Amino acid sequence: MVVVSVPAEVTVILLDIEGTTTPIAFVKDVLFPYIKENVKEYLQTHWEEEECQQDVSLLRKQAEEDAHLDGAVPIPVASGSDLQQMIQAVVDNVYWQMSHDRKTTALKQLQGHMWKAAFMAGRMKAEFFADVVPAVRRWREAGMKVYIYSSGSVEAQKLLFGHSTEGDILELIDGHFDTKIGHKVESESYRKIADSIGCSTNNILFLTDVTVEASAAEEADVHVAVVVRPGNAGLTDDEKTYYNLITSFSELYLPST
Ligand SMILES: CSCCC(=O)C(=O)COP(=O)(O)O
Ligand SMILES: [Mg+2]
Repeated sequence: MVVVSVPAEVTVILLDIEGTTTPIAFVKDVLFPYIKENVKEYLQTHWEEEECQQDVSLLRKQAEEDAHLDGAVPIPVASGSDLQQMIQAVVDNVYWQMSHDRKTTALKQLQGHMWKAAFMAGRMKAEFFADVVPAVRRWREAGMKVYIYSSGSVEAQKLLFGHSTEGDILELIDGHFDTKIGHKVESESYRKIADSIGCSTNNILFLTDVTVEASAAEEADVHVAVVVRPGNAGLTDDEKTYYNLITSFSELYLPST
């Protein structure tokens, strides 16, 4: 087993979800199909509710920003549009965004609200790789803080950690960040996260499967390790040479343990 030493200055471990704590297959084969199968009915049932209207407004704003993109689906303004046509436009927009695996705050907010009912009713349980929960417990016993930074909304993150095959493990997480703080491929986001936690960027170790995210974090002076899991996208030879790679959280060595 290759061991990656965690620098002594690290006091915070920041975790990505998809491809890092959780198999991409769970997201692609369980979470996303649920949205595609249920989005139309969800919009029809919840349309009049404030939360749903806020989600639609955010999606419409995103659609306006996306208007220049190939195949983008516009969402008409409420007045003067037939309700069923409007709902269909939102459905088409969601399908289009998902077909490109967009990580927009608007899409992620709606998805989080939709997953709520399924998780709360016990119809869906989040999966974590077997090494994740034991490692997080060890890190916390060693005095580390553990935070999440995912494109999935904070609300969705809490659903996953609160309703997992390992039970409710939400208490193991000190805090959550999503794209409201900034996108994961922008280094400024990592500076803002450090500010929000109240530490320096070099006190953070970020674990992710995506090298553009690792590169943005590193530019902000955050320590990074790239997580290689079954089903993740492959890495180039240069990326394999450049980054510290781990295939399990148990490969991280904390000097204090
Ligand atoms: C609460 S995460 C649900 C999965 C998801 O929607 C997503 O976009 C995960 O992205 P990540 O940044 O964790 O790779
Ligand atoms: Mg990821």
